[in-house]
Amino acid sequence: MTQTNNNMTVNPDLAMERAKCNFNVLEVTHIFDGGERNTLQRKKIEDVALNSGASKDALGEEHMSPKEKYENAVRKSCIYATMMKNELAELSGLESFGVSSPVIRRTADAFFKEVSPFLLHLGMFVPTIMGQCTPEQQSYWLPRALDMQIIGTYAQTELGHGTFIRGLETTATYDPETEEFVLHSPTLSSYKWWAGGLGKTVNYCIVVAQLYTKGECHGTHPFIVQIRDEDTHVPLPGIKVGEIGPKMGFNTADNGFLGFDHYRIPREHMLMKNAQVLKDGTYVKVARHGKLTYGTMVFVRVVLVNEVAFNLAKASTIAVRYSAIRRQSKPKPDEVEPQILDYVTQQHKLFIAIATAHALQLCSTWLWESFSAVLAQMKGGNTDTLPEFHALSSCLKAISTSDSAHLIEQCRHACGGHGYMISSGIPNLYNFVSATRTYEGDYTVLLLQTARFLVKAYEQAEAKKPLTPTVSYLAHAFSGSRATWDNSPDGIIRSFQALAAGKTAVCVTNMRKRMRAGLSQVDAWEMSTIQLVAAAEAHCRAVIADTYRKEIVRLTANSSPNVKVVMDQLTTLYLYYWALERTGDLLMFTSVSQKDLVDLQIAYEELLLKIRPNAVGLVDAFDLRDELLHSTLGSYDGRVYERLMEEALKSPMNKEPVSDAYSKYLRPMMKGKL
Ligand SMILES: CCCCC/C=C/C(=O)SCCNC(=O)CCNC(=O)[C@H](O)C(C)(C)COP(=O)(O)OP(=O)(O)OC[C@H]1O[C@@H](n2cnc3c(N)ncnc32)[C@H](O)[C@@H]1OP(=O)(O)O
Ligand SMILES: Cc1cc2nc3c(=O)[nH]c(=O)nc-3n(C[C@H](O)[C@H](O)[C@H](O)COP(=O)(O)OP(=O)(O)OC[C@H]3O[C@@H](n4cnc5c(N)ncnc54)[C@H](O)[C@@H]3O)c2cc1C
Repeated sequence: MTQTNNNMTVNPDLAMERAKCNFNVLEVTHIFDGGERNTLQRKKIEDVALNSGASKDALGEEHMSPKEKYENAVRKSCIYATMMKNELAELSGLESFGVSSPVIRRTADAFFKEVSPFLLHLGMFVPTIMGQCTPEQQSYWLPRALDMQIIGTYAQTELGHGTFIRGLETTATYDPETEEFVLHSPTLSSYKWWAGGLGKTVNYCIVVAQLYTKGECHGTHPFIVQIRDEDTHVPLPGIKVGEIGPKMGFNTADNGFLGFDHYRIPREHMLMKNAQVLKDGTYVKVARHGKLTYGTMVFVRVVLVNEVAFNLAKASTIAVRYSAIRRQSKPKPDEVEPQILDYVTQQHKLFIAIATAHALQLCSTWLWESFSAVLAQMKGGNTDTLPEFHALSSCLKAISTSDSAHLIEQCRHACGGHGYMISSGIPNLYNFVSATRTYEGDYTVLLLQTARFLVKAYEQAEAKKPLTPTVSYLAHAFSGSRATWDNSPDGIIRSFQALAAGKTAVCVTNMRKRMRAGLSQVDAWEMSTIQLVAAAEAHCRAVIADTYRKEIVRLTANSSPNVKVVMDQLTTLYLYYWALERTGDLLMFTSVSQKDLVDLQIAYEELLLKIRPNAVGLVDAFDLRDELLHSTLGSYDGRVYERLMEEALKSPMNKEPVSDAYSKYLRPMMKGKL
């Protein structure tokens, strides 16, 4: 481990845990990183970025005012961006740092307890230029954006509409006289709202607006728009821009609002890869698929699966290490108080978090590879695989963000009162990840997109037509008998598929019934949406379980025996956990009996005990440096109580022995003089 420092005093309970771990921790780190080469490269990047101490703050961010917090985040963003240009891009093997690698993205977390105001620049502005511009447009904008000569964001959502993109109200009306688009915000609800960095940081943004030319509306299209002077940073005439105020998290991201008053931009500032407006105002559609302008969102959904896996790994590292040093209660009067990690209920809370971090990490790599294949096909003009990929990325984004937020909160519960401290690191992780469930497509809305695809696939299976890979299991949905329960990993995965198929079948049957009873197709769909969301969730869980299992079997083929065992235990735990969470569904759609479920519960509890001795080793294998964890409870050395006290003493409230509030309010009240 990088962090093993000969001079470091490690809490004796943590030292004991590490001594009893029976597998090679580094081998598991390699599996999580996607290979030894990636681990070595990651460590090099982390060493360069973090060893100088530039990521540290003299005063904790949590003690700063909102303005100080923002300015400090900009200061560090500039340091990090300069590091990326000068050193990190080359180390990461990227041609330029703009093609942001997950490692670089993750290393940045050491600099920010919340997020960087530049998050949207590299996260969406640059990817939109890469995905939505013609080659000529790219050659103009990309070098300036990558060199940070301009800083941008992605302004799509408005006060009145986020989910329903077609309902956006901002207009971009083409004027052939001047060869310009006129951007306008006709209503209050048309004001752009939410874009990260928009409030104070950026001088450019991608604006998504309804395109009008020759008196006709052609729907939403992206434009690149300068909003602030490149020298003075003052908002340009016709632009009304500001910051939207305090939020649950993201408080260093200066999310902003933006309105236009007949603001003119050159025609060439429409991003013209998928559609064009000629000089005379003629509209030309280039793309073969109508939804290619949504490409940046699909990209970010893919990235988010990886992002939340990483944050869940952080939370489980904090909670497991803390649970190893924390001793509480005395179930056996003659023995010392046990480590709270010895309580089976604690293991139930935490080991699923470790397993889920692995499951999502491996699924994210698989999803990224599928995405690359879809992009390669689309380059050749073939968009056939896009609908399946949209369905897949939508449900994986929804379930991964939702499960991670839930499990991070569970990690906080597992840390008792101390988990509630900002210094534990968990509240910031939760605030960040809970936003991912909403942004880039709300949970329910995205699952309903997957459900659309599932219903169509079900109808194809019914008509004995070929099915795409992720829904091929639907072919077995018409056997007429319930799926046979079998508690082997493959058997459980087959049951999860049977459950998704069964739920989809129920939706289709109910919708048909409702339509026969006179409801329109739209109303019959609406009445079935609770079940459609459940069907899409079940489908996604089957995909995750199947991918996780297959990937672990593949990746551990040459691992040492104990690594194979512990990785197998984690995947099995994941399968048992979700089977036990869905007993009602299994009883409905498979042959499982009450006895099978009682046996499964016992097998699950025994598995927790088998994993217990390796729990600290498993979180050490995530190899998260203390700088990334920002946690009093989760540091490698386990000096939890010392760190809690050190942090408490840093509180500005402890600067003077008597608060001013005493003479102003307390004393007058207590002396009856208020
Ligand atoms: C770096 C990280 C920081 C990020 C910070 C946060 C940034 C943001 O949040 S940016 C804003 C993100 N906003 C969203 O994600 C909005 C979510 N809404 C949507 O994506 C869409 O509006 C929709 C998918 C919910 C609906 O789109 P709509 O145009 O109304 O389409 P229909 O429902 O009518 O569907 C027609 C047809 O098209 C398919 N489809 C929809 N989206 C895509 C897509 N991206 N790719 C491929 N296909 C797509 C849809 O499934 C329908 O197919 P059929 O069923 O075959 O008709
Ligand atoms: C921290 C943060 C950062 C963000 N950053 C950006 C950014 O940089 N750029 C940007 O453009 N946007 C950004 N957003 C906006 C974000 O993309 C939207 O908030 C998100 O897409 C959800 O849309 P909404 O707010 O309109 O929610 P709504 O659609 O109003 O959702 C409210 C409720 O209605 C339900 N609902 C809505 N439509 C349907 C439907 N058809 N069927 C069933 N239920 C439905 C939802 O499930 C939800 O329960 C950000 C948001 C957050 C929280």
